[in-house]
Amino acid sequence: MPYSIGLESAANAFLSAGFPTQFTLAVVIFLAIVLISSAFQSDAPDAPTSLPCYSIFAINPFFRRRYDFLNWAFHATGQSAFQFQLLRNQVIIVSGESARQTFFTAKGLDLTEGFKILSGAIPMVRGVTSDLQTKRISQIHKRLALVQRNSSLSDLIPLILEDSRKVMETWGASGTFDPFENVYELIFQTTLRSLSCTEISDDPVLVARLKKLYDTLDHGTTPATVLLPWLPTPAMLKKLWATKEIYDIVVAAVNAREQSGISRNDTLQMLLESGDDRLVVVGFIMGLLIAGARATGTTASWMMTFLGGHPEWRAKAATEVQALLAANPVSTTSESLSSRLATIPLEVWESETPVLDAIIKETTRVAQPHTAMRRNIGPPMYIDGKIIPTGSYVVYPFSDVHLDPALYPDPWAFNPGREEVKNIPFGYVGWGGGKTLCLGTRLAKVELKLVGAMFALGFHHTVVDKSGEPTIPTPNWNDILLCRPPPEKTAYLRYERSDIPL
Ligand code: HEM
Repeated sequence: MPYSIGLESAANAFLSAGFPTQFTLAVVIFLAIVLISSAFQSDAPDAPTSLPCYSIFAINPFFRRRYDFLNWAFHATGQSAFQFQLLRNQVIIVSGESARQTFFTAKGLDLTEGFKILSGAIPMVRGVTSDLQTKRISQIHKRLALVQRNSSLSDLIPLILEDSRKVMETWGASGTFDPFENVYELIFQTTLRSLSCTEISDDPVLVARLKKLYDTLDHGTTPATVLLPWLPTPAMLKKLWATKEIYDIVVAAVNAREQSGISRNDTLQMLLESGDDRLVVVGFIMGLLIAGARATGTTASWMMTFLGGHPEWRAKAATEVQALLAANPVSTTSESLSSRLATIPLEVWESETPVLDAIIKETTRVAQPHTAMRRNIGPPMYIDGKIIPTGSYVVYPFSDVHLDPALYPDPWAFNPGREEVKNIPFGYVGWGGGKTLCLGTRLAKVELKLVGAMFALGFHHTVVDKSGEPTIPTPNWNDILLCRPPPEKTAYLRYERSDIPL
């Protein structure tokens, strides 16, 4: 029996090989099985069209050059929906108005399950960041609503402004910086202030450490860490270690607060007084920082960049904030900018800043490279006549609507004065839509307005390229985190302090 002899010697050779060889061979065999099984799949009549290539070749571009990949795939299939396999997972990408409507409103499509497999910024810590029962997730969401009650959000205004003052003081009288570093760092500080506790946010060394750890999580996301989280790649081990360190920092802060017996006016205190179990408290801080800091940081970085490249909008924003200060009798010009801005009430920031609102809306339209992800946890359903089986993943790229020239003429141009898209279902989804709306919208908008007001009045600034020439960069939707242009096209903010004391 030549076959059994061959198999036996192959098995012996495999067993006597070292771990690296066994490991590599196991991965190669696994990928070969996936490749072969995907090659033998044929589409049912109501199934979305498959890509005209092996799905395995779609994995890397889906994670690394998503915008180009999706455009190529829609073009190559000639369809408004297509499917491919991410290893064992069926992924269906949809586009167009009616697909968008179904996507955002369908009962069975679940965001948490979708993100778990397709996003993967944070390694799963059982019970803290994974396997959170629906009850715990909804408790975290309820607490996030408490952080954004009028009284809590009002209390945060002077703290966010004071943090901004401190960080902006470190920038000096003039200079040039990379907004995706410096503005993001500022937002990380203010978001940490809003979502955690004084023990962490008052300690610059700890804040810098946490930012580095979160950067490790974000940048360590590779196709392998998302799809094969059990594979001990160096990137996965780094992410696991970073998660453990973040966990330890948060737990230490919670313990310190409990042991001190001192009550403080911050989010941690609110969480502890709500009687939540430890997993909810730690999960709230760890998880929401990922959801909040990166999205707000990206928007703030681009907002400052666009304002630097569009002096007319910068001037309009500054005039709007100056008018609010002038109308506010409590503020006097001898005080610092941060303390004067702190006297403007929350409701004024929220309802009397149409220029800042338009700037934020336009920034989230053109520079938020989001692809919404869901898993069908309900019965099979249809989108535009194409079947979405139970358990499959559905993706809707925001570029489909936000960069559609039919809705937004000259879509890459930053123009907060553009006509509002009306009477088109979900014609703007910058803060989500239908069943899934951003639960941190109030906090994010207030943060963006406060930081924007400080920068517009406390500084003059323009945007320059690497050689110091004026430029207006184009958002790069292939960078799914920051929308940051490639190094040769990147831009810097050149700034100078105004004569208003921060
Ligand atoms: C400029 C900043 C932000 C933008 C543009 C933004 C945008 C969004 C969008 C578009 C969604 C829906 C995603 C989808 O449909 O796939 C979403 C969901 C969410 N956002 Fe934000 N977000 C921002 C800041 C924040 C902040 C600061 C927090 C928390 C403090 C937060 C918490 C959440 C949560 C928890 C969800 C999920 C809601 C759910 O499960 O139903 N976001 N956000």
